Amino acid sequence: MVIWLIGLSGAGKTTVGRELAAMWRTRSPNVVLVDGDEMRRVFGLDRGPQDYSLAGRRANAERITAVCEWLDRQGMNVVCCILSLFPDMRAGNHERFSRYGEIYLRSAIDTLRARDTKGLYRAAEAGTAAGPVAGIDIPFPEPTAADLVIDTDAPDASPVSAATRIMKWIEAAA
Ligand SMILES: Nc1ncnc2c1ncn2[C@@H]1O[C@H](COP(=O)(O)OS(=O)(=O)O)[C@@H](OP(=O)(O)O)[C@H]1O
Ligand SMILES: Nc1ncnc2c1ncn2[C@@H]1O[C@H](COP(=O)(O)OP(=O)(O)O)[C@@H](O)[C@H]1O
Repeated sequence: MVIWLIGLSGAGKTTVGRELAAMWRTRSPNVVLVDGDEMRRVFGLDRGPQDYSLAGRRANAERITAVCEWLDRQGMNVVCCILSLFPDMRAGNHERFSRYGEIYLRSAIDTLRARDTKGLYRAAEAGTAAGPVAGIDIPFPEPTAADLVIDTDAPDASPVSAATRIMKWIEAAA
């Protein structure tokens, strides 16, 4: 099974993804975490504006999708943390993977600006980001067919409660 954790930068994809992978590994040994941010480093696609153009992002998303497919074919369970700007790619995942779960980690842009763990939103405002920032300079088409929508800025939200909800969904879908 392949689970995509989708959301804007700072929504909690990496934080929740790590929790979920740790939780899932207590039930199944074959769990791999594929983080968009890390994959950019692995493929050397974190070097400049060309990597954050729309064409660069699509190429990056296609590579990450191919990695997920490759792992899925080998019987691995994949947690993929990906910003995911392209609705056509999300839709294709239903045919592409053996099983696909789409989880939207939603958070108001004001909360994300306040968190700004990577300084990306400050850089967008200052005009110093290495290319457009999703949610500010380019639109983020919200998922319309997510299996779960989790508000990570709700007063009672926590990474563990998000991972627990997703784990329950996985167990019900398996
Ligand atoms: N403009 C700009 N400048 C510098 N860095 C940026 C920029 N936009 C995105 N990022 C970083 O790219 C990460 C998102 O990569 P993804 O492969 O998940 O998605 S996408 O390609 O942006 O659609 C994203 O990681 P997350 O914060 O985990 O979402 C950022 O670290
Ligand atoms: N309910 C929550 N779920 C996930 N992250 C949260 C939550 N509340 C606060 N955070 C914080 O928000 C930040 C999310 O950053 P990160 O996981 O790197 O997001 P992303 O991978 O989507 O860019 C972390 O500093 C995390 O501690």
